[in-house]
Amino acid sequence: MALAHMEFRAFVQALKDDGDLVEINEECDPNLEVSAIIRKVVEHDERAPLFNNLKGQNENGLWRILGAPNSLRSDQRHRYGRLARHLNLPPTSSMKEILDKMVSAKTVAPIPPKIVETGPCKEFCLTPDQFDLNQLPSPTLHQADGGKYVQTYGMFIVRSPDGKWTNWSIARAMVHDKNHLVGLVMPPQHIAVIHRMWKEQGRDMPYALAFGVPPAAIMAASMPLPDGLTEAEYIGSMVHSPLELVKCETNDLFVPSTSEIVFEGTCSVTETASEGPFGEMHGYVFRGDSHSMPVYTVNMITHRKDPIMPVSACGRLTDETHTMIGPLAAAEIGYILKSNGLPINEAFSPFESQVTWVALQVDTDKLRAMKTTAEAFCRQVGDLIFRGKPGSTIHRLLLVGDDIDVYDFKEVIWAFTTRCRPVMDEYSYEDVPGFPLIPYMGHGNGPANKGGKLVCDCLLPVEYTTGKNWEAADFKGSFPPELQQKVLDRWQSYGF
Ligand SMILES: Cc1cc2c3c(c1C)C(C)(C)C[C@H]1C[C@@H](C)[C@]4(C(=O)NC(=O)N=C4N2C[C@H](O)[C@H](O)[C@H](O)COP(=O)(O)O)N31
Ligand SMILES: [K+]
Repeated sequence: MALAHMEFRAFVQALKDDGDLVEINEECDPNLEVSAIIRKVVEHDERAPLFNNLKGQNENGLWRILGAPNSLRSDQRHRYGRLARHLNLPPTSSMKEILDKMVSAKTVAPIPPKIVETGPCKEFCLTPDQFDLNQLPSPTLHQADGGKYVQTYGMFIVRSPDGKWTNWSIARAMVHDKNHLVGLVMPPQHIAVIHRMWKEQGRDMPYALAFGVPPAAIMAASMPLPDGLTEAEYIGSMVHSPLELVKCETNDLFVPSTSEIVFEGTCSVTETASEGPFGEMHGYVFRGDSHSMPVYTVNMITHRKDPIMPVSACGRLTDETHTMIGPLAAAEIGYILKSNGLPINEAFSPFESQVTWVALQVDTDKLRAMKTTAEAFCRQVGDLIFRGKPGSTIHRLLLVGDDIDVYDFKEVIWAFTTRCRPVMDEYSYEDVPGFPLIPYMGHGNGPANKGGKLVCDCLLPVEYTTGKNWEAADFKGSFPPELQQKVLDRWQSYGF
């Protein structure tokens, strides 16, 4: 069996070996019952559910469902264990170690994928007369959703017309009819950029949608890597070995050979259909909130025997849209700031901000050496991030000092509420792209796609000039180290 980060089925086995899987063999209904179970799982950081017996499975087992593929574990020592298994890291890895791994390939040569003749994803091939997406166990995830969101954790594969750039990304899609999907194609996302290229040429865009891809691949698919970068090569260098890809049957795109399920087809550049509403990553589903989006034709389904469809039943904390979208954007944002010479140590998107914030830990020694002002520094950070694509889902950047651990929200919110004077220490951006999925944007008072962003300076003025002039009034900050040690050593004998 391959390694968990390189083959989805090995990943599921790894969860089982970790005691992080619940196999449900009694029949479950993909119409809401499956998602209700997944929602209860992710709201309590429970073990991932593998539904082995779904109403509507066909004679070759198409398909089973793995819910909560990349959500949290309740054991604090393994909190990010599922994310770590995506990357061949120890399950005790910290979020910092996980995000460092995701940017580790930035400075090494890309390792191109290896093309293989065939693979497990080719065990079965179904032409449109042999399947009906409405009869297959496509899940309905929230009762107010506009359709069956079969695509929430698969990977769209699209390529620029000149063939130079192949983009892998996650974007949602729902069943439109027996062999059509309709999916969210939203600027500035790369799938929308490439779709536009095909539209300009008046040609429908070939696509593949691979479900149950190598976990390392789905992590990169969810990360706002630079324009023009081919994720397959990036992942190769990140895992130090070429990904194995196999050619589609009906177009010349390539998919990971061990994919559980592959939809192949073309995405129309003219035909649209009603898409949504959908229970989204900020925790809301607005009735009637549907939009015209491109129609995907499914010309073929290929799959492994008894294939597993991964499903992210997203919404309120904590699911894949929180463990991946925010943190992976933060990783890219941190990398951009550092490679522009700004004194940033760490970047993270707190779950408690519904991943609409990124907290940036500033190296304040280096900051003081810059002899800059708060306004100049905040504008430098804001201009770099809010005018670029990786910051598109983020609406607040918090600058905090080196004494604040950005991976610990208690620390971040302490700095924000005590060191950032509302209005005066905040620098607004109204002329930049906004993220319409956030309710105060798409359903708020101002324009849905523009503005509503802030850089919040949570550094006190002294941190720009002479350095910290305070002590934290807490156990670690207000007592001599030897006294702290004495208290810790005697804690039991005191009677605690
Ligand atoms: C991990 C994850 C990431 C998601 C989504 C989901 C999950 C689980 C689901 C499907 C559950 C919910 C929605 C939420 C919604 C935002 C969206 C989407 O429908 N449209 C979109 O444009 N981006 C989405 N992303 C983020 C996207 O993958 C990243 O932004 C990535 O960088 C894109 O790749 P490129 O940078 O190369 O362009 N979906
Ligand atoms: K991507």
